[in-house]
Amino acid sequence: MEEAKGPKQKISWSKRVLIVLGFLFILGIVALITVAVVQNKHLPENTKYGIVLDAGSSHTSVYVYSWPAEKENDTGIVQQVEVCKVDGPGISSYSNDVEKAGLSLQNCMNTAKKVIPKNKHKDTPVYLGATAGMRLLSLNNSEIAEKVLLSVEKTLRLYPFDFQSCRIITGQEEGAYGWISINYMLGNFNQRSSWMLFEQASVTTGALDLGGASTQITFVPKNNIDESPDNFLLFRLYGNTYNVYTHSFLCYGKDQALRVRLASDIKVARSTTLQNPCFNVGYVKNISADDLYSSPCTASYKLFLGSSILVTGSGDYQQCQQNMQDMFDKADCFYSRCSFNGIFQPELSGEFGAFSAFYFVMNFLNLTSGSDLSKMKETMKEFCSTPWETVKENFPDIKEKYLSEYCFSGTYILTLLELGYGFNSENWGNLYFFRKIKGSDAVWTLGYMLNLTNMIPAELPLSPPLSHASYVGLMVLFSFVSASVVLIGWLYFWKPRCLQKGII
Ligand SMILES: Nc1ncnc2c1ncn2[C@@H]1O[C@H](COP(=O)(O)OP(=O)(O)O)[C@@H](O)[C@H]1O
Ligand SMILES: [Ca+2]
Repeated sequence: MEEAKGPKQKISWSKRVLIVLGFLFILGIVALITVAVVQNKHLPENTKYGIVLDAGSSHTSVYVYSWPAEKENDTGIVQQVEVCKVDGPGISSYSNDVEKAGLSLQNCMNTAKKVIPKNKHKDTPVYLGATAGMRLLSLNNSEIAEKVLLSVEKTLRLYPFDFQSCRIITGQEEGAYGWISINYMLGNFNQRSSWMLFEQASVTTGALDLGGASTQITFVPKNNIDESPDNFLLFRLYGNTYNVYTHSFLCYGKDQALRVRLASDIKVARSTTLQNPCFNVGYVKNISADDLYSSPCTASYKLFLGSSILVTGSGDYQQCQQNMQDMFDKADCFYSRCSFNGIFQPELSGEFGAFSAFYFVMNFLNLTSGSDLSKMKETMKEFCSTPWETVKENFPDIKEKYLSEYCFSGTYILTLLELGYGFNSENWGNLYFFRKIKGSDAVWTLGYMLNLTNMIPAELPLSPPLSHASYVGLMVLFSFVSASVVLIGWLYFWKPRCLQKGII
């Protein structure tokens, strides 16, 4: 039986065009999505590097920072990728053998060479900033200080990096760059306050840095102040203006402060044997008078040159604190308010981050978090009165130099903060002791590099740039919408007219 053959169904022209258009439309979308997916691979990130050497009074550290080149002007983008502690003392201790100052940096510079990819070496800037140890050496003998700097520069120039500078930074710079570093890392410059009708600078954290030879206090005071302009620096960062108060006290780092204390006590006692309440009972130390008086901080106390001085500890926190109070002279203030020694200081305001030796000492004493002023005093009392033999037994892994000085250093920090700067039981809670912020050390070097590489813009970019992914996504969306509009237009407007006119 033959299969009945119906009339051959004819596909109309309009349907054919529609099918072809639909096919092309789907093909277009598939092509666009494919492009979007393929193109949305992260472009190989162009990472930049920078090296800053912190030539401190007690030692030098080499910091290696890195950041994605295309986000250079964002805040919080620079990361510390390496820190290398140079063996031996700070560069200012090489005044008798200046060549060794440069040589001492070699190990850490070799480490930096390994950490930074070879193809980036020649574009990596290197900066060395020397702080209070070199400031003191320069005061003592500027020619030798110059030679030490030349020696380190010679070494740094031997490396394949882009050597930029090697200099002694001022105490103001040290304070200001420390403040920029911590606020950059904390993301405090992020706030887009310029969106408001009136401009209001974002809230920042004050910076307290304690070194071996100097100490810095830097913060934005509550009110605009027109006293002591030397203590103020004006910064325009990410569209905000900051009027920053800063002061650096030379000779008030904890190592120089101890020297001053001993030299002053020896002068009063007029003896080469000294009982000192800031060392634990049973602690005995011989110090060379020549060495003690070699610093400009102690030069005015010179006595018993050529002899050796015997110091024994009596472990009495209260006496230790009383003894050091005369280092903070509260008289003779020619401003509306002073910290000490006639230096202007506005009222403390906001939160403060205390780092470097503030952290090391407070960390050892277990006082970095959740402790108040009275707990700190209790802890100091207890620690100072512990016999030296017991202290050594309890902390066998801690360097004897640090361990023997924690009673002095803790008491000194307490006196500096309370008597010197004016912290008290009410605002103690605004004080935070830390070593690192989001993986990077709290140290002035980051702020120094950000400034020298012009990485902090004065103004906010007008509009944030579009990321690659958003760009591709928007392109797909735009094409999809355009294609749909064309299709709908054809179906509802052009097609009926064509049919009417018998074109299809
Ligand atoms: N673990 C630690 N315990 C106590 N003090 C420390 C520790 N590590 C470093 N320090 C001290 O921190 C201080 C760092 O000062 P430094 O940066 O070298 O000097 P400056 O900033 O005055 O040029 C020194 O007094 C050093 O002895
Ligand atoms: Ca320092």
